[in-house]
Amino acid sequence: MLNRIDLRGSTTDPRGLLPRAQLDVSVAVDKIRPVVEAVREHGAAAVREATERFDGVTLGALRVPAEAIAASVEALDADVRAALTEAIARTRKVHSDQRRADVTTQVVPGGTVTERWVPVARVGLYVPGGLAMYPSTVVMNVVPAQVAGVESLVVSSPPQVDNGGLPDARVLAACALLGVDEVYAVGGAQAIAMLAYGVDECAPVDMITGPGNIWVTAAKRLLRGVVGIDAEAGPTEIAILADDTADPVHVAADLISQAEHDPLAASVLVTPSEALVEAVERELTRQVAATKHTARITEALTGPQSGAVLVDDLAAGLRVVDAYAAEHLEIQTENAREWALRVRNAGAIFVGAYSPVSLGDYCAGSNHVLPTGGCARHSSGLSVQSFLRGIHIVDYDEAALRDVAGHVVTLANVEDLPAHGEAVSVRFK
Ligand SMILES: NC(=O)c1ccc[n+]([C@@H]2O[C@H](COP(=O)([O-])OP(=O)(O)OC[C@H]3O[C@@H](n4cnc5c(N)ncnc54)[C@H](O)[C@@H]3O)[C@@H](O)[C@H]2O)c1
Ligand SMILES: N[C@H](CO)Cc1c[nH]c[nH+]1
Ligand SMILES: [Zn+2]
Repeated sequence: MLNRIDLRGSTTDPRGLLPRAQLDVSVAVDKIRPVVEAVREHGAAAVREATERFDGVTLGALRVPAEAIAASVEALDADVRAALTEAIARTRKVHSDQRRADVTTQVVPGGTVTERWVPVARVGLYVPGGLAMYPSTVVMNVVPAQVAGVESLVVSSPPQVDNGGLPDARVLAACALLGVDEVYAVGGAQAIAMLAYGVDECAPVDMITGPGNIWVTAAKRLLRGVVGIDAEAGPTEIAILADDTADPVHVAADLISQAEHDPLAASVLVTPSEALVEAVERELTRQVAATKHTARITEALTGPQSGAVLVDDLAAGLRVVDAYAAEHLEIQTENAREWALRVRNAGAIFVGAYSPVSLGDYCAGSNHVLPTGGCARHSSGLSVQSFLRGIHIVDYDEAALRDVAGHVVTLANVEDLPAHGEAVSVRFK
């Protein structure tokens, strides 16, 4: 089922040899550009037109009425409510510990620099809702934003035909449990454009976070700069670094679990063990046939973005997973914790037999909005820090400025910017 890539004996950089999707974000950007431009020019009318085209829904008001949000939480099953409440509590516990303190450095007597962490004022949180519904993603977006102290939070999520053109009822209920009351029934690239530019019915935001499919991710890439954007969190990826000690039943189940998100999802096994690959293949055939979303899982597992990569040993496997920079990396090896600590590039790492990605998707306390497409080489998953800006406050008194004035003037002259130097020396004439 999985494509085989045999890197045994290879000494070249593995980056170009690894499985990757054919439809990449840069191609999708060209396709959604007209949608984004139409929203910028025509506002809510263009949002409605795109929603009709891509979601098959004729929208009335873009904003979800408060009564609909309240009714969704009333109608929530008790077990779903309990699970969401637990997920919120664990996520809040972990994220509360991430809040950075302001730091003041006494550079010289009379001269300080303070780094003050200030939350972004208004944030748009995207919650996907195409092939699957994501109340858990409400939790993963909203909790860190709240812990950071963001004052104005907006959720946007695709309208659902079977919920009368509103977002999924469990998504609305999660918003209610977290006290979010500004929710829009808009998905896809048009939602990202609406949040970035603002339309009559929705004021623009300063920053957009949250995962989505390739169209959502492309719109985020296009609008970066118009608005702040977290990492690109597109179609899901799992890589598993495993050796002979891994249980093929677990490995197959975990590869399938993330393939379930999207036909473009990527599942990659990296191992020195040919026997493990064979055993995992047998398990994939058995488990895929028995699960619910067989068609899209099969498409994801057999696509060019998925595969089994054979390596000489775990050290070579480590180089491969670092080059791949997966959104999720599981380590199912002997001494898994030690290998995990040697990884440089991954959105999140799941250690050993009892930390599957599904735990992190819902209830580990960690965040599940994570960088994809190799962005884990330079970006982190969503956290409290994502919503904060460190502003430097420079506070020198007269003596401290006088003391360093000569150096400032020298550097200003070196850069042929004498007016910079004047702005200091004028104070001491
Ligand atoms: N990386 C992460 O942190 C993370 C977390 C959760 C989910 N995900 C990913 O989020 C994605 C969710 O995807 P989804 O489809 O279920 O929901 P989605 O909300 O991301 O996408 C649905 C929207 O796509 C738009 N759309 C559909 N077809 C289109 C087309 N041909 N052209 C332009 N726009 C189109 C529609 O307007 C629709 O509202 C999956 O890929 C999943 O793997 C990633
Ligand atoms: N695995 C997804 C991140 O790529 C998150 C998620 C939400 N629900 C289930 N899974
Ligand atoms: Zn998942």
